[in-house]
Amino acid sequence: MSVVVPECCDDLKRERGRCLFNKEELTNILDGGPKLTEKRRRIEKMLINTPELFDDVSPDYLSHEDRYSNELRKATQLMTTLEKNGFTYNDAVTTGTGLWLLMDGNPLSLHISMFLDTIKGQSNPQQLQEWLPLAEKFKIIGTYAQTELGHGTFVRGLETTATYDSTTKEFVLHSPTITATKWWPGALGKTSNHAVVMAQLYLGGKCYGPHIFMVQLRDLETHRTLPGIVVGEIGPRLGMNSNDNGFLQFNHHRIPLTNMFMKHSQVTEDGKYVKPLHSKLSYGTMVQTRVGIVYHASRELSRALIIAIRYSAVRHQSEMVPGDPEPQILDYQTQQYKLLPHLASFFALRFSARALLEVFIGTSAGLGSGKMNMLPELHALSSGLKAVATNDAVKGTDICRLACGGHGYLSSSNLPRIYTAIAAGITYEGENTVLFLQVARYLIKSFRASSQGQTLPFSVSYLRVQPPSSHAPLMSDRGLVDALGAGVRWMVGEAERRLQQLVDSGHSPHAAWNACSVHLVQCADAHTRYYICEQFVDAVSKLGETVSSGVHEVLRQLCRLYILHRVIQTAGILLRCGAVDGKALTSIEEEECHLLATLRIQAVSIVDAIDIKDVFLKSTLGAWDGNVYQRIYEEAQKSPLNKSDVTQGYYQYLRPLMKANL
Ligand SMILES: CCCCC/C=C\C/C=C\C/C=C\CC/C=C/C(=O)SCCNC(=O)CCNC(=O)[C@H](O)C(C)(C)COP(=O)(O)OP(=O)(O)OC[C@H]1O[C@@H](n2cnc3c(N)ncnc32)[C@H](O)[C@@H]1OP(=O)(O)O
Ligand SMILES: Cc1cc2nc3c(=O)[nH]c(=O)nc-3n(C[C@H](O)[C@H](O)[C@H](O)COP(=O)(O)OP(=O)(O)OC[C@H]3O[C@@H](n4cnc5c(N)ncnc54)[C@H](O)[C@@H]3O)c2cc1C
Repeated sequence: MSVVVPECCDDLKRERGRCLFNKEELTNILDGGPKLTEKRRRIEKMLINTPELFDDVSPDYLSHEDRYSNELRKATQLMTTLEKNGFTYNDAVTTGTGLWLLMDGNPLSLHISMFLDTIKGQSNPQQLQEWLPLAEKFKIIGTYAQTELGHGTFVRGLETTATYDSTTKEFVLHSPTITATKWWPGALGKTSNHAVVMAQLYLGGKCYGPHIFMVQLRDLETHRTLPGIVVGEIGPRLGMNSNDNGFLQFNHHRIPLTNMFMKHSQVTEDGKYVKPLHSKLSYGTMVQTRVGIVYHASRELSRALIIAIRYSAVRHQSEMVPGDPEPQILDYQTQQYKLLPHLASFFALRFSARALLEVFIGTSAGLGSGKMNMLPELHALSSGLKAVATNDAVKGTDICRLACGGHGYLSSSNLPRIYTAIAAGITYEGENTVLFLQVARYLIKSFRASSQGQTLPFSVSYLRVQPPSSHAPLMSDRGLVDALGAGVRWMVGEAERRLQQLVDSGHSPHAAWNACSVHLVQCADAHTRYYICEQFVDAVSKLGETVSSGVHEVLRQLCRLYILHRVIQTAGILLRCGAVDGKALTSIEEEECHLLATLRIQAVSIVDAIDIKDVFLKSTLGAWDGNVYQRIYEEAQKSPLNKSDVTQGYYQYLRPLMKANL
């Protein structure tokens, strides 16, 4: 398949003609620099030149089994294509190409993310030497098997046991109840022959909590399930049905002592336990994946935005002025209000994902030299950002679908598939409410620490009891972000006051926590969004000195829109704490509407700069050329029901009904 850039329709030509900034420069910023753009494009070109990676028939028309096989065919082809051309899977993960864009659940994605990451992050040197080359070369294929039928969120409540038998120097893995059945892991059902398994470690009758074990599930020659193991697929789901999410039970299954991941905690041959430096180090793969999900969510949101914004420039509907030609629906202010704040969110998330990655890299480097002090901050930031990014991507993607009217409901728009895939992100890798409650715990702890005069880590330093007063004018970006910060400080202070009041009136701290948890989740959400605003303002101001004025202006406008929108969403809190007044809010609302009209002019060019090619968008509505109606019509012709004029169903059911004497 070669990349032919088709001539675009007149509407899109006109839109693109209004572009006042250098698109390539904006693309480079989004990629993280020209070198990364170039690398991404090299990978994409290679993928585009591999026709086997593209579906001839939509997965919707395949049986469950064929759909899985087809996805496995593409996934294996993708891996060999990357390998042959000198790229690593990590290149494809970090540039966002191929892995998810091409796929409908990719049965090898857990292998190249959580399985490999666990091997890299949890192995001692011997284990690393043994397992990493095998996994990197796909000699063993694995997944991350943690969640059980009975417990996903509460990792400490997992029931699978790993009991050490010092006589044979083995662990005995067992699923004592039906609820101990591992349930959900991607690629567990039929693809994986290994899994990293989270199980309760038992030594001499004492439980030491969840630990991770490398477990072979299937024979490496026959792929048959090993004795003592039951494994299968869990059946259809809301989305990503080309994957084989699975279940797994152990019946006193034995593995060697050396199969417990021993980088952080160890078990000696005689059954002694060596504690890790921090009790949550074994949760490291989850933290790393949450970091990746922030980027992934922003990418999926951007695909939906490209589709909806291009379509909105091509679609004409109704009369704005009686008798005038039907306008592009993007001219309606309500349509701009649906889409453009989400476009701003995409940029905000992209910059925040990058900032989070830096925290992750810095913290990981610290862990290497035994420094654990950044771990709580990383946990809070990655939890909050994963939750906000997936919540916003899901909401934004659905709004994009709605903004495309009826055609957004077509599978061929690709919006349903993007939506159902990212919708899982709210639940997997830590359910969002639960993650927000982890953030809230950090906020309350920090607030209390500050009252006792302690210095706070950077992401929460604005919560200190006596913050310096903001000198920035309220209506400046900085002034409004400071107002948002004041709002969060007020919310957290209020939550702390309510918690204390409940405890003082006789409630246990845990009961008080639950009684305040709606408010606590709001605190965590507001804190994370304040952090995102800070990252966005920071990134734009840093870029200011290095980019052309056109690009800077677009970024400044998007950042402004993000902040204004956030202030309006938080109006109630900001009024209550006196950070803004009614007059300021009125002018903010007016400015937002004005900004929508300004950004509308270059909206198509902005989404063009995100630079996702048609073959990855896979949408009849969002293609570069805007040839929407022809594409929709052609896709419909591929329906198997259109293979014959009269279907079997007519003879089997309709005709007998019509002939019956009712
Ligand atoms: C960068 C590259 C990445 C590559 C990937 C790229 C993209 C990804 C795209 C798509 C994803 C693809 C596939 C995803 C497939 C999905 C997989 C899964 O879903 S795997 C299963 C995930 N499961 C979870 O996330 C479970 C969530 N639950 C938990 O994490 C814990 O149970 C919970 C809720 C944190 C509670 O833990 P618990 O042990 O009970 O602790 P406490 O609540 O008692 O808290 C005690 C203290 O520990 C702190 N804590 C907790 N977790 C951590 C942590 N991870 N790190 C540091 N600290 C932690 C907690 O804050 C408490 O501290 P204090 O006592 O308050 O000081
Ligand atoms: C598509 C998909 C792929 C997945 N892939 C994997 C995988 O590869 N490996 C793997 O191990 N797992 C995987 N999972 C499982 C996933 O990690 C869990 O579903 C997730 O952690 C949520 O746990 P749960 O299902 O037990 O939900 P629950 O915890 O039962 O959540 C149900 C409700 O209870 C609420 N709740 C729970 N605890 C609390 C609390 N403490 N406070 C307040 N409210 C609470 C939640 O907010 C939610 O509203 C996958 C899941 C999906 C959907």
